[in-house]
Amino acid sequence: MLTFIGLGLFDEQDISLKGLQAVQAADLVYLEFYTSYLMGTTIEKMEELYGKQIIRLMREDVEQNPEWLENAKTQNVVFLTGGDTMASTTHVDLRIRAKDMGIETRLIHGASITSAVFGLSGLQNYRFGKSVSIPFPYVSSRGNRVVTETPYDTIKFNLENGLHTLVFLDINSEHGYMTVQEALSLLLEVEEKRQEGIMEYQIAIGIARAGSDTVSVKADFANNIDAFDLGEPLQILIIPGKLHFIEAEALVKLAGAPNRLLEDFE
Ligand SMILES: C[S@@+](CC[C@H](N)C(=O)[O-])C[C@H]1O[C@@H](n2cnc3c(N)ncnc32)[C@H](O)[C@@H]1O
Repeated sequence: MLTFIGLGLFDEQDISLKGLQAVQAADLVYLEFYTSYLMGTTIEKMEELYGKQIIRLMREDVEQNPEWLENAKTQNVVFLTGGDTMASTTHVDLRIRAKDMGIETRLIHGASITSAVFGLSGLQNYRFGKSVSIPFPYVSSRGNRVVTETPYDTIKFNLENGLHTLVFLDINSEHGYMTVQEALSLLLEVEEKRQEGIMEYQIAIGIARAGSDTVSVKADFANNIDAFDLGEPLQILIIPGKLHFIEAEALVKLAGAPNRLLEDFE
């Protein structure tokens, strides 16, 4: 049996009771921390609370050579992921591989950033379009710095359709955790190059450390980058599309957006 367990948003205490019981009953406990990360804990603290040794897997152990899956043929194996196990991950691939190997699977869900953002921002879930991730710039084989333009295109498409965009920020071993300020700078860099004006007068919403006692939510104009100094990671960005009055009111009253946002409704 292979059980996928979502750990929730911030620390070792965010796992559900059902998830905790499944970990405690497991023969082998694996974890990946490359799609998301629990900033408020360590693997040692998780091991202490769960009473189990945890084996950390790297991306290649999950996506290329998941040899450890063999163990789930005869043993009770759990696989831990930050947030919800299937939200904005490719772990359905593992589940399909397990199915092909004759291994039974089940899911135990965790709180996800993909739903936490609605409550924290006041934006309504059914008014979001396609989500996107912003990667750190990379250096091409010719030695040029490359800034990916796909996030800009996705935001543009959503804005043209009045929809909000949820923007996941890159996590990688070389650069660490991208901040909202870095993400906005990259989007403004693409804007500068393409001159399409989508970020002009555009509001952005930055959220940091969802699920913690120090959660921070800030709405302001996207080009006012200084306003988005949100402190420690993890962070996520929302580019809102057409706002309903209640959404605008929530941004002003709960996220410190400029009062001007309400003037459109007067
Ligand atoms: C690829 S998504 C994976 C989502 C995860 N499976 C879940 O359900 O929450 C990870 C990205 O979401 C954002 N994120 C995840 N947890 C967060 C948190 N607690 N606070 C703010 N942003 C978070 C960060 O931008 C991070 O790089």
